[in-house]
Formats: sequence, C-alpha cells, structure tokens
Amino acid sequence: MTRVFITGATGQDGSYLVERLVAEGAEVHALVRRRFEPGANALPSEVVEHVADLATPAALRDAINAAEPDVIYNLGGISSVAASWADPLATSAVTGTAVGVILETAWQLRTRHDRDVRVIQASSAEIFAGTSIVPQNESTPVSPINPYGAAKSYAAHLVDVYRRRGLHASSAILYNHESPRRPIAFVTRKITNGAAAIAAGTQDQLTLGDLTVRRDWGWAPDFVDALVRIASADRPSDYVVATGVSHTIEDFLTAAFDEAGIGDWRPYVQTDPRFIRPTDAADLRGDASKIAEELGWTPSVGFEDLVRRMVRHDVGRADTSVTG
Ligand SMILES: C[C@H]1O[C@H](OP(=O)(O)OP(=O)(O)OC[C@H]2O[C@@H](n3cnc4c(=O)[nH]c(N)nc43)[C@H](O)[C@@H]2O)[C@@H](O)[C@@H](O)C1=O
Repeated sequence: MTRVFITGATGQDGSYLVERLVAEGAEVHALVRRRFEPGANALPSEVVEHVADLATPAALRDAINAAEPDVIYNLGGISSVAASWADPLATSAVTGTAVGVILETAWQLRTRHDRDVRVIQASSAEIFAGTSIVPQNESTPVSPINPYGAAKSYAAHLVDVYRRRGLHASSAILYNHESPRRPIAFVTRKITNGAAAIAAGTQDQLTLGDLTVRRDWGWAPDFVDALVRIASADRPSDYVVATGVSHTIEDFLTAAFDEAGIGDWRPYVQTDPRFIRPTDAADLRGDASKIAEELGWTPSVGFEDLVRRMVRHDVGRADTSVTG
C-alpha cells in the first residue's frame, strides 16, 4: 500500500486529492495547522492527521518522519497572490522555505530507508508572471513579480536542485484551477457567488479589480489528476498543467451572469482600486503539450463548462449572501 503525505489537505486541491487517494486505497497522512481549521474541507475518517505549521521546520520534519511516506504532495502554503502582498515574510516561510525542509527530509528518509521517496511540488504559473512570452512552457524563463511568485520560484529551483541530487522530485506548474470548493477570495468564486446572490436578490453589486487580465482557468479535479500522474511517472520532471486557453475577467463575468439568468453584468459590477494589484500579469496561458505527450494528461472540462458548474453550485446553495 502506498503511504502518502499531503500538505494543504483541507484546501481545494488537497480535498480532491485526499478523496481520490483514499478511494484508491492509499494510506493517507495529512498535515493540518490545527484541528478544526475554520473554512477547511473536512478530512475523511481514514486519514491520519499530523498537526504542524509549515512555518515551523522542526515540527514539519517530525510530521514527515512520523508518517514515513512513499510520496509527499506539497499543496500547502499561502496560495493567494493578494495575501502574499499583505505578508511577504510569512509567504517566504510557508510557500518557499518549507519546501526546502520537505525536500531535505525526503532526501534523508530515502537515504535512511534506501528506498524511493517522491516529492510533488504544487508550483504556479505565477513563476512566469513577468514574461511577455505567451503561452508559457517549461522552458520559459522564471520571472516572478510578486512575493507569492518569488517564493514559488525559489521552491521550483530547490526542487530542481534535489532532483539533480537524485531525488524523485517534480514541480507541477499549475495554472489557475477552480471549482465550487474555491474560496471566495479568488476571483472566479467571487464572481459565481456574486452572480448567484444578485440573481437571488440578496446582493446588489459586485466589486472587482482589473477586468482586462487574462487567465487560463481549468477544472481543479483535472489538475489533481495531473499531480497523481506526475507522482507515478518513472522519471521526475517539471510539467506545465494548463488548458491552453485564456479568457478575460469580463469573459468570466459574461458567462457567469448568463448562467445565473442575468443578461448584462455591467449594471451590477463596479471596480475598486482596492482589488487592483501593485503588479499583475496581463496574460498567463500555459502550453501543456509536455504532460500531454509524456503522461497522457489533457483537461476534461473547458471554460464554459467550468463556469456553468460553479454557478449552478452557487445558485443551488441556500445562502448566497456571503461576499468577498
Ligand atoms: C496560478 C495562481 O492562480 C491563483 O492566483 P491568482 O491568479 O492570483 O487568482 P485570483 O483569482 O485571486 O486572481 C486572478 C486574476 O483576477 C484579477 N482580479 C480582478 N478583480 C479581482 C478581485 O476582485 N479579486 C481577486 N482575487 N482577483 C481579482 C487578479 O488581479 C488576477 O489577475 C491561485 O491559485 C494561486 O495559488 C496560483 O498559483
């Protein structure tokens, strides 16, 4: 039986990954910052919980050593670009430095037990945010433009360092991926939740930032499938995981309000500089041909279907009055 250790197990991606691996019969260990994390997705009873903070190296190391995993999925850390501006130091600790602790602990476990220990790092399109190359692929120069992207870039370099040392360590360079489990701090869920609330008459307005940026939005469970394929690959490598199609926030608004039964979103949406970032990539769109060719991964859910699934979920909820 494969023993798996997952950080960020109660987040969007972690929760889908845990469900999948438990169903497949893996022994799943999850790192949680505290039991009963507010807003977190509940863990199934089969999962072994380890309580530690990613920002505390000794506790993180002890948790991994206690689990003795075959595979480590690092999905934890600060995942919001906006939040990384609010706390760059915490971002460097939990999204950057912690990855070094994970890699070094995996390396020592591997040496001690003389067996493979694999590490899959959830990297991000934000490592390419400063580029003018569109679409980006694994050869695109790394050029972060915010604290989150800088921490993810450091982590990606470290993964490469440990891979060269002999560890089965890979970065999945994940483009934006969404689902009804996305918190409303992110723009897609903020829009689908807002459109549903406006349609229900419980909210009047939706306040957003820059509506012109383009993002490559995919379906989170598809991206979790990519993580599993990367973990199972014979050889470690870095892979862009993306749909290859980007849309503007305006495109997302049009599709979401349409699905909620509102013809024109413009009377309901205002912009506020509060939600405009100091720097923001104009167009992040990934070329995922490497993972398609080498590991047979392609996305199963396109843009319109993704928006429809998220809006239907939010329209169906009894309370759509939450705003973000
Ligand atoms: C690849 C990357 O993907 C995600 O990070 P993100 O792209 O920052 O996600 P988001 O949904 O916060 O922003 C998307 C775009 O939407 C713009 N935008 C406009 N108006 C609002 C607004 O009102 N709120 C927010 N949040 N964004 C807004 C915002 O400026 C940005 O251009 C994470 O998974 C991250 O972990 C990750 O790795």
